[in-house]
Order: sequence, then structure tokens, then C-alpha cells
Amino acid sequence: MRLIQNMCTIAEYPAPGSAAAAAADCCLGVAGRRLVKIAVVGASGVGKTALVVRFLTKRFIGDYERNAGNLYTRQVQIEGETLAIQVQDTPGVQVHENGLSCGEQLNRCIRWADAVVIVFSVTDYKSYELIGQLHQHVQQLHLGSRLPVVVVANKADLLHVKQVDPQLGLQLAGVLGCSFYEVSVSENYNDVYNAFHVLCKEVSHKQQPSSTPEKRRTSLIPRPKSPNMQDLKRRFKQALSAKVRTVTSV
Ligand SMILES: Nc1nc2c(ncn2[C@@H]2O[C@H](COP(=O)(O)OP(=O)(O)OP(=O)(O)O)[C@@H](O)[C@H]2O)c(=O)[nH]1
Repeated sequence: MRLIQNMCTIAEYPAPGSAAAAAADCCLGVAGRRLVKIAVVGASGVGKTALVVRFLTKRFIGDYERNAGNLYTRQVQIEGETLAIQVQDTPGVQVHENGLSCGEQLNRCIRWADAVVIVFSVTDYKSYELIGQLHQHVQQLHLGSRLPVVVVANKADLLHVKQVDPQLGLQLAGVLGCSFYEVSVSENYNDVYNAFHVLCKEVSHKQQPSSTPEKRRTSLIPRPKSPNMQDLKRRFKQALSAKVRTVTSV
């Protein structure tokens, strides 16, 4: 869903892939911040917008209108570095007889992202059943590089209408190789923050492979000095005059 209330603390961004979005990315680059792009996906009504808004503003606002796919930004501190984070809220995934139906807008968001939050609601078993397929779909759109994903089970406060045991979510996330968080967006900010924080950390590490000890060691090995242009010209002249000398002496 789309936030009705006007949020002055959140900068709204154009659709990913558009020229304006590229310009926005560029600006962040100029500011010298590394950028982490996160897409939030899941079935309709699981609390995707509520989750994004909670993460960005610390507030839970109950009233939203249907999601038009907004992109928001904020900065976070990860291991002493300030990162710019863009969070893309997406329309709810539809399910048809022959499986998932992800529109082109959603696919574009997933392709654009460096990491994905897959959300389901513990009050909606069908939203939980989508997780495996959604995860597969996300990885298929990023063939060749395993995208960091966190699975979030939302609405933990609604105990009386619970349909999914969080243990199931934990097990599934384990099988998929993802982190798992059970949260109540309405009641707890810290869990929401932690879910995004873990994801940002994973992306940050992935973006800096050169900081691994192995790479650092190789970068310390001195490379042979390449000859400069002056040196090359001198050697070329030497070789030429030697050749001329040989020719004249024949
Ligand atoms: N009790 C409770 N309600 C929540 C929680 N999170 C979201 N909601 C409510 O669930 C409803 C749906 O939340 P949204 O954030 O709009 O869900 P969405 O996934 O963005 O929905 P779509 O835009 O249709 O895809 C809203 O009425 C929220 O107030 C939660 O943790 N607890």
C-alpha cells in the first residue's frame, strides 16, 4: 500500500531504471556515499509499506492506500561507515493457478535491487506459502550472483489470528540460506531495524570483496614497475641507432 500521510522526512524517488532514478543514484555517488538498494516484496496486505515506513521513520501509521511502488531513501551507519540506502516498496505479488504472477514493474524492482526483503504475515498462511517461489524468482532474476535476502514474518502481535508458526518461517529461511526475523511492525521498531541492518551489512561486505584478507595480501605484493614513456623512447632510439650502425657496417 502507499502511504497517505505526507512524510517530509522521506525523500521520494522516481521508478528504478528511469533516467531520473539514474540521476538520483548519481547524486548519491557524488556525495561520496556507497549506495545499497533494497526491494521489499511479498503478498498483498502483509505489511510491506508499514515495514518500510517503520524502518524509515520509526513510526507505525495504520492508514495506507494501495501501493504505487514508491522509492525512499535514508542513511545508516554500518561498521563505522555511513551508507545511503534506497528502499523500494513494491505492489503485492499475485498468485494464479500456474504459480506466481510478478508484473514487469515488480521484476524491474527486483533486478534493480542489491538485496531483497521477502515479507509474509503470520496471519496469512498463503503469504507464507509464497516465500519459496518468491525466493526462487528473485534468484532467477539475478543469475550468477546470489542476492542477499532476509525473510520477515510480520504481524507477530496478532496472536489470536495467527496461522503460521514462526518456527516454520525460521526453518524455511534456513533451507533457503536467508536470515529470518519475526516482527511486529506495529509494536516493535528494533526488530524491523535489525532486519534491514543485517541485510545492509551483507550487501556492504559483498560490495567490498577487496577488503578480504586474501585480496589485501595480494595487493601488498609489489608489482614490477612499468617503464615510463621517456624510458621507452630512449630504449627505442638506442635500438634504432644500433640497427643503423649494423646496416652501415655491412
Ligand atoms: N496488527 C498489525 N497490523 C499491521 C502490521 N503491519 C501492518 N499492519 C496492517 O496491515 C495492513 C496492510 O499493511 P500494508 O503495509 O499496507 O501492507 P502491504 O503489504 O503494503 O499491502 P499492498 O500494498 O496491498 O501490497 C494495514 O492495515 C496495516 O496497518 C502489524 O505488525 N500488526
